[in-house]
Amino acid sequence: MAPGPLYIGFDLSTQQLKGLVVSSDLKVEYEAKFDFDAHSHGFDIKKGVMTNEAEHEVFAPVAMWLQALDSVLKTLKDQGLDFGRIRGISGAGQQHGSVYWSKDAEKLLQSLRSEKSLEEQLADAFSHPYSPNWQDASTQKECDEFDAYLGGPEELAHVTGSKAHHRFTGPQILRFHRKYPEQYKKTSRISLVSSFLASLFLGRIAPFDISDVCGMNLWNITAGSWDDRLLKLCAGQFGVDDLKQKLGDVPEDGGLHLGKIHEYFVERYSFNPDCIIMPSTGDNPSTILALPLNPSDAMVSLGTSTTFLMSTPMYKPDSATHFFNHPTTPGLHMFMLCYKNGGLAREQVRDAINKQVGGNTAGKNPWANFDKAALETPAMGQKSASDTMKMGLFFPRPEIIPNLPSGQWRFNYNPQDKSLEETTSGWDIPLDEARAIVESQFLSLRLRSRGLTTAPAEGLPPQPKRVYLVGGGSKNTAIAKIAGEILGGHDGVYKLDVGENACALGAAYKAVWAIERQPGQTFEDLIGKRWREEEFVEKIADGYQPDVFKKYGVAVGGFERMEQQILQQEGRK
Ligand SMILES: Nc1ncnc2c1ncn2[C@@H]1O[C@H](COP(=O)(O)OP(=O)(O)O)[C@@H](O)[C@H]1O
Ligand SMILES: O=C(CO)[C@@H](O)[C@H](O)COP(=O)(O)O
Repeated sequence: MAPGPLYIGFDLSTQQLKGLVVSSDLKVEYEAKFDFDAHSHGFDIKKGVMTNEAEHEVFAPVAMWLQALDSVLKTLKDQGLDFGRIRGISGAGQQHGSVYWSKDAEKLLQSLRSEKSLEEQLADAFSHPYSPNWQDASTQKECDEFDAYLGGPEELAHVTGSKAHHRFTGPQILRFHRKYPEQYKKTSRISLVSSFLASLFLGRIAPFDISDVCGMNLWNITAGSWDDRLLKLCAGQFGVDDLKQKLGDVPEDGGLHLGKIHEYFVERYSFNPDCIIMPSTGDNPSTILALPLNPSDAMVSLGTSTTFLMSTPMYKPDSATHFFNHPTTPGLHMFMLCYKNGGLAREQVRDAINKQVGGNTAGKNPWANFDKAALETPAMGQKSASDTMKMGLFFPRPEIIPNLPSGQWRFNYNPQDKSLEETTSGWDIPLDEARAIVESQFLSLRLRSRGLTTAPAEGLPPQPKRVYLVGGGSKNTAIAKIAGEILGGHDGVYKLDVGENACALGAAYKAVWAIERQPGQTFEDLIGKRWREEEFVEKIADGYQPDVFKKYGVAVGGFERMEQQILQQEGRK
């Protein structure tokens, strides 16, 4: 019997590019990864990005991603992947980042030759060599303008799914042409990281994806079109028509067949010339496609950022959260919370603990000491019920939720008289911080998602039915245990067997659906029918435990007050 078709999903995230290959029955056949810090050459990056502290800029060199793509494809070839079997490709990109193509871009993309690398041939395809990164915080002025333009942040959130955020592409484009007017004039098209990836495979500029376009503060979600008022603000002196031309159209179907793969890939890697390219989406929308997610379930992605994701028929935008179009299914939305201080903030505490207790020698799990400290510390650092609760915020980078500058704040909260004191009295630093930072991150999720969760059974408090952990941190069972204690999760806390590769997996599943769907068949239906629960997910921690869930419910009250106090102290309220 001839071997069946295969599908590739890519994940172009902050710290790496991953490629993952699945068969029609959703089995993972190959995986490859290019870690930007470890494997790229010629770029002065740290954790995948460059920074200009003076202007709060964070950006990534686009050429590094070209290097990464050729390298991942070569790795897959070396692993023995028969590219002739690949019928479809889809991808995912870190959200909001923009790529500025030069006037020569289309010509250079079309005329790619297989003897040379993408990096060598596309050096002149960009009017600006860098892509603003989602961690960038340089656009406060532009965000204020966006928030004010339609009458306030709530109104902007109502129209676009989110209030203005530093990283969102509209404010970024506005700042870009203010800072680099000449480069902007020389820009023929603007891509998101996701559509940039699809463009490479197509050999021409690909359109934006219907979900990822919601991360720009420019797309009117209910109208299903660009919002001309916001385009006018964003385009400034260069005018709406010019900006519309740079942005292009946005197809509604996330499974649309954009076209066949460019010859470059056929000749260099022996792809099947009939391989079809689908829109690439954002890394978070792609992550919710890694399983047939129920509206009652929640996903937490523990990557560089921490994100909390739900698939929901509701559209209830407000200025503290994000709503996006669902990447495959009209009528559904993705609800998201996004924190800048996720993995890297936890790593700082981990490193401080390793420095104090030692034992972080090569080959050992660098998280062992962190995990031990987190598990040995009682919930909220309360050794007895009469103790105060220890809580804090740990933000090495300026944070999105809540909107605070970088800093660390530690408090003791007395749940009896509800008093709150900023102090480190009674704290054993850094050991107590292992549990405190994880608790802080998950208490914030519980606080902000409570309006969307419902009771999973009669007599139970609202909570997700299941909590799925994905991303690099999902390997960590100490974090999983605390996640279950705080968020609940009636059925428990699960991780996908592909763990940190859920985003690339979701992209690969999208390609399977786009090629193999029957007319009108939804993503959930197709993937649901092929999904093998017992093989694909693993329960890694208990979810709802009444006593500790209640205790954290009390802590949420103190946590909310602590945030408000810090916001006031920092002049943010
Ligand atoms: N065992 C672990 N425990 C906790 N965090 C981990 C562990 N292993 C990896 N990580 C975290 O995973 C992060 C990378 O996650 P990943 O989802 O691959 O990143 P991204 O998609 O943002 O590039 C790292 O910053 C690291 O802190
Ligand atoms: O800005 C956001 C979402 O709004 C981030 O979640 C980025 O999409 C980057 O994600 P990771 O690299 O952490 O996966």
